[in-house]
Amino acid sequence: MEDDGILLNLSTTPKAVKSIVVKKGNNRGVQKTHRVKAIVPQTVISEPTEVPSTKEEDEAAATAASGLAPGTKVLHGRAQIASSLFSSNPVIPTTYRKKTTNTREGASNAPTDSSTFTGIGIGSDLANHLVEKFNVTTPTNVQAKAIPVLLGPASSFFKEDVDVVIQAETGSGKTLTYLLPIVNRLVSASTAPKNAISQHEQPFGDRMVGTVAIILAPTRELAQQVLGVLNTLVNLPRPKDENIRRLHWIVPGIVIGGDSKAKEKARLRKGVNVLVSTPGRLLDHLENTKSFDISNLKWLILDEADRLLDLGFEETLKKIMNIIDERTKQGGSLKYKQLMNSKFWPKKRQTVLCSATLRDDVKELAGWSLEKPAFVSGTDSKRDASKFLKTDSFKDEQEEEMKFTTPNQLKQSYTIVPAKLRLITLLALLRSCFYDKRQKKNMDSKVIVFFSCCDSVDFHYDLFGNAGKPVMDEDSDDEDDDPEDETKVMKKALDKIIGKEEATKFKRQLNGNNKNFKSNRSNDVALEGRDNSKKSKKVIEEASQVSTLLLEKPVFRLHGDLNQQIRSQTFAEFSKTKSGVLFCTDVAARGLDLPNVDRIIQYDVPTDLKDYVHRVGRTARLGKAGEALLFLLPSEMDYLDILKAQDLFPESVTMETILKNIAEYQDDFQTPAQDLQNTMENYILSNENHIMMARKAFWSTCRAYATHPAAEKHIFHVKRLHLGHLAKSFALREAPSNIHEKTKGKKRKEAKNERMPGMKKFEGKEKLTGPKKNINNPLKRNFDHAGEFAIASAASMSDGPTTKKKKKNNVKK
Ligand SMILES: Nc1ncnc2c1ncn2[C@@H]1O[C@H](COP(=O)(O)OP(=O)(O)OP(=O)(O)O)[C@@H](O)[C@H]1O
Repeated sequence: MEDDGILLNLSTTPKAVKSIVVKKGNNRGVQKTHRVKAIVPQTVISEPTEVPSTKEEDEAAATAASGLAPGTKVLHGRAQIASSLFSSNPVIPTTYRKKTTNTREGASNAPTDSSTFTGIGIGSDLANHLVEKFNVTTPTNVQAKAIPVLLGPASSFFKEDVDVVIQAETGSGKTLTYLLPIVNRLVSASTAPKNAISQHEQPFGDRMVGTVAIILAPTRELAQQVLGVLNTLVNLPRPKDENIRRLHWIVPGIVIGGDSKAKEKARLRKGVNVLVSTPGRLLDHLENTKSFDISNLKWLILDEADRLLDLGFEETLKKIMNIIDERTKQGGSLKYKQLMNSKFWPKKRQTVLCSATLRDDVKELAGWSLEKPAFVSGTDSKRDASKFLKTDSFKDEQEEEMKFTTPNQLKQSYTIVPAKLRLITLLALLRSCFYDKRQKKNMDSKVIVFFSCCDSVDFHYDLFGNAGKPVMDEDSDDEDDDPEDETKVMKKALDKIIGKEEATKFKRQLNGNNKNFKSNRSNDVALEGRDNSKKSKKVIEEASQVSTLLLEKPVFRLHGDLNQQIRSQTFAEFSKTKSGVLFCTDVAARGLDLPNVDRIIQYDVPTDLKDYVHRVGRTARLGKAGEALLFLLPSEMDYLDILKAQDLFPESVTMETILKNIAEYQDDFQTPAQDLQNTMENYILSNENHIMMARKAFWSTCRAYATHPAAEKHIFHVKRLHLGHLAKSFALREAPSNIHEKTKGKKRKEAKNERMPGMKKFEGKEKLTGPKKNINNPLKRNFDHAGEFAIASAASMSDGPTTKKKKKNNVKK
């Protein structure tokens, strides 16, 4: 009996274990299909009861015509070969790197117990407000060091306000580090004794002063997060002291794109005093919004500076700095000059650069954007700010080699997994996060999985959100038979929004109940690719789907190619959820404060080492425990040396240990692993859109792989990937060589479109994005500007190592 194209039910009952046939050598042949069927006999298969459709007959005829073995499924013109998970895999090196443990002890980013906020210069009202609103009582190391410097000469040993570089571990409270001094100074300026008589003692409270502080953040999510903290901070209750008067005038605001420019302009015209922004939109307003008044600007904060650079904002930053310098040179009007003459206001603009990592490009940025900066490190006491009183002190610091630091209490590990087994190992790992095998009970956990590209995020979100769910009977397509009113309404809405024909296509894939309808609805829109029309985008409302594969836990996704509404919603909902998985690209790695994340999984190795630190930094925040696991292919083991050079020493976890989590009978994980893999493959094969999505994810992942820097090419080279095995990790049964066969003899462009269905619509998109480097390197040219944004929009792709020529090269090597 044919197993492809039939949905397998997930079996949860223990089964009799059959020994697994593992054939050595290349057994990727057609006959393999039968062997695989033999090793998963206990899978519950729903027998087809109907007479085969015309389509099935056509496919059978195509199989016969192609000369393939009888029983081989031909789907969409391609032979679908189910290969075994546990055969033909490369040997996993058993000699793991000698374990070298981190010698630092205790939580390194936890609040200190030796100082208080009032002790470092924060006003008592604001300090109390911190306790009430944020449950924050004592400063962290970096806060204790940096806040006095930023509070100005009155609180620090500096004679004047200085520019500052702040470097501290992820999750050490950098946002409050720069926001608290600004808010404290503004609040102090607006507070005065009620009986104050003289002019210079009067509290400041004029919104029309314009923008006095700008905070630049690399991503919209981060900007929104900063705004959230800022809004809470400025919302101080009335002063406890009845003899004190405080004026409420500080208006925080945000310009990040995604909202109408007209609305943003209107807000700026009314006066936004502390502005949070992303660079592109800020520059736009600086250049085009006449009413945007920055003549009294006193603070400029560059948050997540390394990320700003990675996203290609260097030129934008230069333009912003030039405009700011130009407009603030003269200072504001005489009226404000006088009003702002108190000790609370910096005498000149203060620029602050924050970064968890401080590499050469960040130092360069500090070199041209900051003036004689002080340097504050949250991790190394020897680099104290006092050292930077000297003018060339920052230059001295540049000579020092900086290593990455991660929180002490973060448990870091890695696992070596052959390409074929990646998907099932990920599934097993995620299941283990939600099910305690020993205690035999479900548990809550919050997990983030990092991928290298948007397409891969979409694919996994769809797969984990929908595979394993029962499929709706074709007959139930009839709306009148549907007992649930809500479902009917949704279906009708779908008809209206995307047209009857498309909607019918979608509905065929819908499950028979409301819950599944909802999850599939958002998913099916995702299947249409991210280039959806505005109309169909309206359909995306769900920020999560319930995953049957993951024990009914919600799965979320976040990447830079989703529309802003869904990004914000996902961020908010994943922040709130107690349990679930977030699939994301590095858009979620930097700066985002997603509370109580227990585990980070780096499914794809980051192409930039800095991202390793930022990704793992989403857990183990503020002294809490956290775990991070890195997936490596057997050919990628040398990456451990790169980590080691940065004093990062993850410990080994074997793949078997992870896979045992899905063993239903003693330690036999191979049978359930094969069952689950089949379930996922059958889900993909059940629909052309699913296959397209898997292929796109596969190719985008290959392209992202090609963007590892030259220094890592000996480890990460596309030529070293076994594409057939990698395809298996996208639940695909087609070998890439098939793709090549199909395209042989066709014109290059035609062939490319065929290999990359759905890619055509992205063509030309790169013209719209940022500056290009490496234009002669087709693999790299789309990745130079904007991280995952570029990966998603990559229009051109090399033939990949599936062409004969490249295959030859492969063999030679
Ligand atoms: N002193 C403190 N005590 C307790 N919690 C704090 C303290 N300071 C900040 N926090 C909380 O810690 C969390 C992390 O803060 P924040 O996002 O600013 O860290 P970060 O250093 O910017 O991290 P990353 O580098 O990952 O962006 C926030 O929820 C914040 O409210």
